[in-house]
Amino acid sequence: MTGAALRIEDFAAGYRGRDIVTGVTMAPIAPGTLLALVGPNAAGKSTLLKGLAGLVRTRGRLVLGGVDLAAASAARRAGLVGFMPQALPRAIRLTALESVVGALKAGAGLAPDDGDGRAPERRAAEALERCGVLGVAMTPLEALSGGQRQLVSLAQAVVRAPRLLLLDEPTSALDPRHQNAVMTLARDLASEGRIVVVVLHDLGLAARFANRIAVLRAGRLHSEGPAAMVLTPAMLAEVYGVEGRVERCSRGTLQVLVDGVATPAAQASQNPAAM
Ligand SMILES: Nc1ncnc2c1ncn2[C@@H]1O[C@H](COP(=O)(O)OP(=O)(O)OP(=O)(O)O)[C@@H](O)[C@H]1O
Repeated sequence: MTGAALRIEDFAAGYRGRDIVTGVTMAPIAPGTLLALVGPNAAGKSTLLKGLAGLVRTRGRLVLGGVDLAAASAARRAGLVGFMPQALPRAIRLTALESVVGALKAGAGLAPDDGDGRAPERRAAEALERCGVLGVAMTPLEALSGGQRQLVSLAQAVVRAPRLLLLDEPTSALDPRHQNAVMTLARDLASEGRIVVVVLHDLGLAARFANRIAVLRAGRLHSEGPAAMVLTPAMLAEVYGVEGRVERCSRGTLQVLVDGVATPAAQASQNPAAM
């Protein structure tokens, strides 16, 4: 499966001549992986995700299963990569179903499973059902709640069954049950052989669902690996500036508990390079 992996090497992404994220190199990401991208506000998570989606200026190597995404046309990329933005614009005069059909048609003929004979409306309805919002299929987007809009946005990203799925804070507007449902769906989509990269602020959700966690700090990759390796009190102090504990709950999953703001001395001792 390594041939189908996503390779990110010395990757940079930014806006109008200014790099926000630089020098990101990760171990190859195999199909089946759910990677959580975490880090403080303004660390560059969304910018990195947009760079992976080809939506902002990038430099460096970005290869998916032998396809050089960095050099691929927008049309080729659209067939391979699905992107769910942080916020879906409200003022779109479409129903939820129409918006997902629109997302499907925008990539028509590009996705590997296109032309399977099913009508676009049926595929869109299936995507809405998978995301738990089939019930609002005929509702205009502007009449949906924030959480419902987020789930419709997720349906727009998954409807073409892309090999690489990039989700920017897909749980930020959701209650705990729906957070759980979306993360379970993300994990299922990964287990079907896709690569799913999810930006999250909730480190507990990342620990529960992701196979790997990548931590971004000030536009650089701070650390990357399995939750038990990455989520440590030292990382919490260095990256987030908080004093915290990482404990295993009775069900075996990791819990991140924040006790307060780290003292400057505690932060500095964790991060001599910053002195
Ligand atoms: N369109 C843009 N043009 C110029 N700079 C931008 C643009 N979008 C974001 N930035 C800057 O890039 C930096 C990183 O922003 P980004 O949204 O990638 O961070 P983030 O880690 O996703 O943050 P958050 O957790 O707050 O959503 C910020 O300093 C931000 O001001």
